[in-house]
Amino acid sequence: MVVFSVPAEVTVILLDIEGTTTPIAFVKVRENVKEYLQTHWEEEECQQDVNLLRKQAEEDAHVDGAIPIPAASGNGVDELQQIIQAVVDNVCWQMSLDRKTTALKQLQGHMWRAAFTAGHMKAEFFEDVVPAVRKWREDGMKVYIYSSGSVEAQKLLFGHSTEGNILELFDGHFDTKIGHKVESESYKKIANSIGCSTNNILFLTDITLEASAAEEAGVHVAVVVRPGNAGLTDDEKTSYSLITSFSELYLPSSA
Ligand SMILES: CSCCC(=O)C(=O)COP(=O)(O)O
Ligand SMILES: [Mg+2]
Repeated sequence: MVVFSVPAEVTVILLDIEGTTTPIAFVKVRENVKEYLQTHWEEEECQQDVNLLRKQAEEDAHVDGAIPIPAASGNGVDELQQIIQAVVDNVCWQMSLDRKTTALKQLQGHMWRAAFTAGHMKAEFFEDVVPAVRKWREDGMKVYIYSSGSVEAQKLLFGHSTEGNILELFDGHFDTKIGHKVESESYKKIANSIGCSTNNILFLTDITLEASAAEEAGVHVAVVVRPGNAGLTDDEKTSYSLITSFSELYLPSSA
């Protein structure tokens, strides 16, 4: 069943990850935070992640419900466990608000790297995703990723999936180094970096604020509705083209 006819000028499909290719619950990896911190606490990289989270917590001090992360005073095991618990609570609080802070994404990226490389975890995609991407490529489309997750984390995800290493299906990756996903300038920079016009791009995302920023830049958009995603208002439902599966896209070039 076709619900979105892709305009003929589109040559690039730009994909969001969380809520679009991959279930939100998979990205959050909430259950493993404490165990990860306890195992990696002494490592330089983990300490850098905690320091960044502490700095973010200081910036968030005025935000309702924010969880502070105390600094260590060297007061033994009990204090260490209290700090670890504060980090866990802070991370869970950020995840509950689906925040995209560098501090949170950096820790998540490192947790993923540990889990993927140890073979403890494989990335999951909605079942229509990989067949559709293969088909789009056969039809001559270029396919890129634009996610709040770092490019390093994106490559881990697509490199260690239930479908194997599928990195070759993508022509490139963008993260918030190019700009935030809710800012229209980011989409102009992406078009520039790919070497196309913004109207050659179709962006698929679950977040209407991102869709709106992309549209403002002249990018075509469809909002992806998946199980587990945040609900849309009636207004959002009428303002955007909605799809529930990539198979609902019709490419004129595939006719
Ligand atoms: C490798 S991607 C990590 C996903 C992530 O942490 C995230 O917040 C994704 O958000 P988006 O919806 O921008 O893909
Ligand atoms: Mg998303």
